[in-house]
Amino acid sequence: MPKAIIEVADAKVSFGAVKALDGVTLAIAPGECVGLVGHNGAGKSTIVSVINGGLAPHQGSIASDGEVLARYGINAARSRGVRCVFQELSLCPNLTVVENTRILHRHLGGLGWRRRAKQVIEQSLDAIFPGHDINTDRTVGDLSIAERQMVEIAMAFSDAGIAPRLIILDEPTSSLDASLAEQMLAHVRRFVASGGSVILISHILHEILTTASRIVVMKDGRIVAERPAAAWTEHGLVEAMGSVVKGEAHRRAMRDLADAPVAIEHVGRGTPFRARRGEIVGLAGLAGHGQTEMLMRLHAASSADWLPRRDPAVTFVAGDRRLNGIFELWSILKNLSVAALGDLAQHGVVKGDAEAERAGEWKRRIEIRTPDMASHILSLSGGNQQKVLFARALSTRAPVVLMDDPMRGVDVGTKQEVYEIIRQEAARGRTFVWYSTEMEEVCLCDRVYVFREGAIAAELQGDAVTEENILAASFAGLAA
Ligand SMILES: Nc1ncnc2c1ncn2[C@@H]1O[C@H](COP(=O)(O)OP(=O)(O)OP(=O)(O)O)[C@@H](O)[C@H]1O
Repeated sequence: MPKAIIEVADAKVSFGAVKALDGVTLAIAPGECVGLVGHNGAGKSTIVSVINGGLAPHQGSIASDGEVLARYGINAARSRGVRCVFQELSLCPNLTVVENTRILHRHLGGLGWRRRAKQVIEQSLDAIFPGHDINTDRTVGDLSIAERQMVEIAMAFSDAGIAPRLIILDEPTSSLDASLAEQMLAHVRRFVASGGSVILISHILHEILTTASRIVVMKDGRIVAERPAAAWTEHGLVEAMGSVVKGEAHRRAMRDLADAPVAIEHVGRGTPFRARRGEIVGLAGLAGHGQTEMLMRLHAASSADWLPRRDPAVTFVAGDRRLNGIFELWSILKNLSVAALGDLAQHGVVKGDAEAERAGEWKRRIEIRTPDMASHILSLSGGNQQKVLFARALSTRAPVVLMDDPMRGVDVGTKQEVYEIIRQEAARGRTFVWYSTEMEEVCLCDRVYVFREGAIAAELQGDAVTEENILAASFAGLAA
């Protein structure tokens, strides 16, 4: 049996009253891909931080290649070939891709470093995402979230001296469309087949089932199950995570909304966009082909600014939560209520009990996991932050909800709750415009616009909303 690259034994980590890790033991051997799954707040990112050397456990030990390490930190992890792609992307936004590469690989310095760094990152991008068109001289802040995610992944796999041995991917495909995600997963399989190791965290269970060799399930800071991937089914994983399996998640209610009044529209180049009252309209296609821009245009056309109003015409759920979703210095409560202050105020003063009551309702409804809504928003796990953004939008009275891939990082159980809420709200007449990179979500929509090169390439409805039709329209612009 080869020695584990990293072995964490009985790790405990607490944040105040929250036991983020409650005695976790996990070893990763060379040549295996460990799938790590669990509900939002189960402790996945925390164990990743321990393995990556970013967080010292309050109790427990860490060993590498059979040697127990008295001191372990980010530098020790890096020198042992441990790399991590974080859920919250970590590149410097004001630097170019090449400059960011130079920061990661410190010894690339000296005369000609730009050329060397460019070669390193482009080689890795070409290997993982053949056919990509990312210009590595561009500033990272100007890239789309999908492109940034691709660069982060390529950076982790890049080799410039210290070869990567263990790569931790924390929800690496959350912003990638199906074809980019498949390219990345194929690369993971190749890397593992050549002796590398990967920890793959994802809420998209079929990715884990088709890529991991072993799957570990976490719940409330503990490992509750661990088996070879072949011994798991999607149903079994959901149950082990503590969620109820609901069969109707994939069902799309067939509704005829042709006579409903138009709630929001945009007429521009190509097919006009139109969404009717009570309709759930999906925006699909390859990532970065104009879906987010369409949402922004729809928002701008209905609201002159982004200020909260008592009767807003539209509300928006941001997908890039760190960039334009959460207020990082505010509490969970303030982040949730900010869009509906008009409803919660009397004579210009926000009523604290009404605000707390509404927040409490949403905390229960979509299970925002925190002991106290007055805690800082950054004390929440990524998926729980995303739930707050969703609750913020839905708690307004806006008749139109624009959603920019809003389920990034949300766990399976909560997604099912959210799908049900969307269906109920739509039945009451609310309109949803939903950009999603997940096929399962696109299939929940009444009607779907497929985007290609900034414009609508096809419109699909009813049984025509299939993965094959969406892919055909995404690549060739074929109308179904
Ligand atoms: N800096 C912090 N301060 C306070 N609590 C924290 C902090 N970081 C994490 N926690 C808490 O620790 C627990 C575990 O969080 P962690 O981010 O590891 O969950 P996760 O399994 O990665 O969830 P997700 O699927 O949403 O990413 C959560 O309850 C979270 O609220």
